[in-house]
Amino acid sequence: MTVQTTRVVLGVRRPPREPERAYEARVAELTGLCEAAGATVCAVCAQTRERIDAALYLGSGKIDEIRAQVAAWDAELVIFDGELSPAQVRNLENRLDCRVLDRTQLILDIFALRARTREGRLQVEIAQLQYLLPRLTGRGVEMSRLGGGIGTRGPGETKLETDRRRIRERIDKLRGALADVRRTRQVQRARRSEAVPSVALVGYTNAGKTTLLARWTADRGTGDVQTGRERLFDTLDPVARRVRSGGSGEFVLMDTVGFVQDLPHLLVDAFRATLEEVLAADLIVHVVDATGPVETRLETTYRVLGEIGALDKPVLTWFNKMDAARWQPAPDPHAAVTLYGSAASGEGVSALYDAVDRLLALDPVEVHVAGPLQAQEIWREIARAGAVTEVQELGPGEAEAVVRVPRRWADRLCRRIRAASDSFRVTVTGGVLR
Ligand SMILES: Nc1nc2c(ncn2[C@@H]2O[C@H](COP(=O)(O)OP(=O)(O)OP(=O)(O)O)[C@@H](O)[C@H]2O)c(=O)[nH]1
Ligand SMILES: [Mg+2]
Repeated sequence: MTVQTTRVVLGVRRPPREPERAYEARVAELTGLCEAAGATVCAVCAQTRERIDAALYLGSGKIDEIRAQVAAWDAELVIFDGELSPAQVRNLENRLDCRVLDRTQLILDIFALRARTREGRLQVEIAQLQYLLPRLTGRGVEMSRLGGGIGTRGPGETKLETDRRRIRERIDKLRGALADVRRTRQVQRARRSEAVPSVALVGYTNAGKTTLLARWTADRGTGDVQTGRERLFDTLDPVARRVRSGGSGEFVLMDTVGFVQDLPHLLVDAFRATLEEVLAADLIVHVVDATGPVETRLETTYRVLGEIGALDKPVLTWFNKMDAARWQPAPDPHAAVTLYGSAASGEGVSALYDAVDRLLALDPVEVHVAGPLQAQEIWREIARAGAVTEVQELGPGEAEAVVRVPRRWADRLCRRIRAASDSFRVTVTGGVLR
């Protein structure tokens, strides 16, 4: 992937009573978003003001300052932390003599760059077109002057030059294609969930979800997964991996797209399918960067989970990056279990694996079975269910065996044995209660 480095000046409005820490987190996030899109932030121009200026977003004097910064750094782009109206973009581009983007366009651009699956690409294109549609009047034709680089990926210039009707038709067509892709995906998901439970890794962007998934699969799974690049939004489409539990069961571990504060509504809609995976999960592992502003991020995650109707799922909160954290955050009150560690160093991960096994009822229990040897079909079923650890002859034609199975499946095994024959005796021991 070729990433162009674009020089950027940021324009930020500070509401008068915004705490210093919240402001800093906002600028850090915007800077991270720029980096994720392959841009470098040269200067940040902030202005404290109550209201947004109808014509220029910020005050006229501040815009002059931004213009000076653009000249000083030879910047190619000015990005405003907010949503700009089409008129504001027009006025600002005239005043600054430079391309202007808002936060939504920046995020759309990153999504366009990262989308890997067909579904992801369709979603991004729909969101981009929806964003463009109301902005195409008047200055629409001038869109063609936007050269390569950030803010121009996705629907190509030729598409931008078409009229609104053709864009609407295109959106309809994309929606149809997306519906097809989703149907197929639901079938696949239903097939998968019959057999194995699933866990969704969710959390704020850059928390370390993909790094954790990579470690988990290296320790307990098969297959590979990309990670380790310092980019926000590195994961746009859910990635699912099969992982073994410490018992003899397995489950599906899913990566998801990271949340951001104030994700533009257009994007929440467009990326619902990646979050739909969360709805199919038996357990949510909430990954939180322990070095960041923990409280606001917990809030963001639970708000988004609420929006998609996933708040009833059991949650395990994993405070990540403890290798770099200066203190240990308090346990998450929403979570069934809170654990601390580092996906990068591996500290604490085995406690995490064990806790997930327990919450999924995949921790091993021992099923003791005694019955007639001649019931071969039943003994074969027992052998298939798990690892047989002890076999012993009880008397003539009778045997006893111990089989280790995930707790989740123990009940079903017992029921099947009892239903098949009443000369079998079955008891379950071991397992850790939740
Ligand atoms: N110090 C430290 N850094 C970590 C740890 N885990 C992940 N990182 C780093 O944090 C950055 C983000 O990690 P990712 O795994 O890509 O984060 P993510 O949650 O998947 O991010 P999105 O896909 O954007 O939502 C990378 O640079 C990782 O190397 C950790 O335990 N400690
Ligand atoms: Mg990721």
